[in-house]
Amino acid sequence: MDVLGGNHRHEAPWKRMSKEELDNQYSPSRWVIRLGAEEAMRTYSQIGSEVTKRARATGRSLLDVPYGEGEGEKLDIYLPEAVSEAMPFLVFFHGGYWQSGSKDTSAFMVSPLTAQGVAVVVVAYDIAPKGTLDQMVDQVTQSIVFVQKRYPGNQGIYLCGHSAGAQLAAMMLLANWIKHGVTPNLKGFFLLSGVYDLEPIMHTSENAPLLPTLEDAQRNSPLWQLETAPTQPADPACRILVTVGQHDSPEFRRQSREFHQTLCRGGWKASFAELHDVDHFEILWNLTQEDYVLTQIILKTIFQQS
Ligand SMILES: N[C@@H](CC(=O)c1ccccc1NC=O)C(=O)O
Repeated sequence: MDVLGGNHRHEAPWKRMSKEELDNQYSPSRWVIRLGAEEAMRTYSQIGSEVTKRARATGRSLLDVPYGEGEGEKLDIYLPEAVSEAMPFLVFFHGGYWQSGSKDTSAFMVSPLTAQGVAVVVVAYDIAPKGTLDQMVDQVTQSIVFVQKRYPGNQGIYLCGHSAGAQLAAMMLLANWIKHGVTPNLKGFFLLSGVYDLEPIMHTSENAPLLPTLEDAQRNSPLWQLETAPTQPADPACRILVTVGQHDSPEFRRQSREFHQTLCRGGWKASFAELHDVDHFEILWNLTQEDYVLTQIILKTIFQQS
């Protein structure tokens, strides 16, 4: 089959990797260059809780707002100083390999975005073992429906996800909104260091229980889904930015590049950026800074369109 047919999946480089090598490629903390793996994970939760504490203490926020019936179906809304009906919204989905992380340590981009008039929503979802991947995708869908219904005059809803959260955000390219009675005003996706094909993860030790069958992996792989059953954007102007760190593992970088190519082939307005000299975690930490290149790209994308 030709390159457009997507048959390149059969030659995917991960299929030739040993289990050890796959474990390595899919453990982002092992690729951090400025810290040891354990220190990187400690720093990750430390920075996350500090920025979240600060965001809650300094700005206006609505915390633990239920978006569904479930105990874990809560979100935090961080509002800009000038609240209006017509604010743009950025909805963030944290990472942690669907097994860790929390909205309570994930308010990374709140300060620079709310300062510019963007409302930021940080969503909690039921991580494993409580939640399955299908349930997480469903919860993320519900959270977006909730934001649209609560703020029907919004100037656009932008989804942002990191790592596992980027997979969840990307799954929204395939959502069936009709079923939910409302089509959210989705104007853009910011996907950071994501995993879009979950099949290789099935073969890694820490993640195998998440994906019991190949069907589970494929159903939850936006890359696989878009290659087998392409969808069209409801709004043709909807932008998708696929970004990955220069120091992310080769597999993570390959996944982002391939997902970007698949999006382009499917007619989506997608762009790709490998961000200079950042690892899997710094890409997110840097979003606390207003002058960081990715923060600026996000703000520019949001304000070019509203
Ligand atoms: N055990 C993983 C942890 C991990 O992947 C991770 C941790 C925090 C936030 C995002 C992560 N990766 C993807 O969701 C590692 O070794 O890096």
